[in-house]
Amino acid sequence: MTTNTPWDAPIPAPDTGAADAAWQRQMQLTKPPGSLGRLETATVRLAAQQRTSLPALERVWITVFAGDHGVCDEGVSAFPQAVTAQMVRNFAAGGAAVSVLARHLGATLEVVNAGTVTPLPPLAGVRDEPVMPGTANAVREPAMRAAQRDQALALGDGAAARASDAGAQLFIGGDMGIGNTTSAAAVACALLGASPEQLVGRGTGVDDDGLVRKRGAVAAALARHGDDRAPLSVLASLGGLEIAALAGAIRGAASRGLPVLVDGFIVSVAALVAVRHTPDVAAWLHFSHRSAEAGHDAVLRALDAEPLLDLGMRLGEGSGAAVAVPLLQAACRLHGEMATFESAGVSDGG
Ligand SMILES: O=C(O)c1ccc[n+]([C@@H]2O[C@H](COP(=O)([O-])O)[C@@H](O)[C@H]2O)c1
Ligand SMILES: Cc1cc2nc[nH]c2cc1C
Repeated sequence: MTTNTPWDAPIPAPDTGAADAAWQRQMQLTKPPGSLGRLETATVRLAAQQRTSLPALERVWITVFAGDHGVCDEGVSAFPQAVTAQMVRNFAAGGAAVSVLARHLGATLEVVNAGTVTPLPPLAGVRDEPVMPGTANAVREPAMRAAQRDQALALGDGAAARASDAGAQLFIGGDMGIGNTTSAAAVACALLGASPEQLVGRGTGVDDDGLVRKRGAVAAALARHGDDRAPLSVLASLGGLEIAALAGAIRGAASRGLPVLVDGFIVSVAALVAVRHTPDVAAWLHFSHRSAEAGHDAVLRALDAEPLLDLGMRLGEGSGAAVAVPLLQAACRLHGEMATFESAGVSDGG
């Protein structure tokens, strides 16, 4: 029996007519063609995605997904697992980095608890929708059952639906999950056929012994998982609840014609899952920054992505994406408000 899940929704193609019109405009603005570099290409892609020759980024939506990871039992993080739920409270109280950045941008920020070990009290701005109290330890058993993975994917799709219904012009997904650089590295190794040495980094800052334990945990989880590279199998076996929700949100945004600004290592791995499953999702993605996490570069290369920024950030929460929003806003303002050669009486090069 086949069921129609949000994960099966078709992905629209961006509007090439709007892209052509935006390129025409770029060529008429008072600057040498191409001189605004990737600000130009990003604007033209946004034009195609927003189906207008004059794209705008006034309404930005951020959803941070939180989840705990059974693989923390292997001693893979510099911080205790309880920090995941504690940080959800911090998001709600407005004290986390992404809380500050969302205020700075005037962006909508919502937090979705996809499953923490510590239960949460009702908190303003937090949707408490735990699929399970953290994943199982992927070294010993699949992190999620298929039904739990599908529930997490649907959580993400729901966030994309709310963003789209609210008229958002850009979707940012963020992650919070102690241990999730181990899970994300395992997913990326399985999808890319890479080794733990290539993709496991220090996350929150594990020492050399911690790095050895982390690589060992990823190697053991990969050995248990076997050769199955199907993205949704890999996601259930090795991923995290917030990683699955992010994959669902990214695909859900693309299916609704809503562009996505991808954050760091964990969100990029979720994007890789979505793109490996549905290649057309790639047309809806922008990449914000290159994280300092060791495996991010390889994941970006696999996605053929050149991020806007390289600031040595490795925080997660969607913070790197939020930091990149003003650049894209500036790109849209330049595109919309610069004079043309004709209107300003400036001679063009032709
Ligand atoms: O997004 C990134 O590139 C990134 C890189 C390193 C760490 N993080 C964040 O740190 C947490 C995971 O680190 P760890 O060491 O517990 O696996 C999790 O909450 C992530 O949001 C995030
Ligand atoms: C304090 C803290 C904040 C975070 N935000 C995202 N990941 C995090 C990990 C830690 C440890």
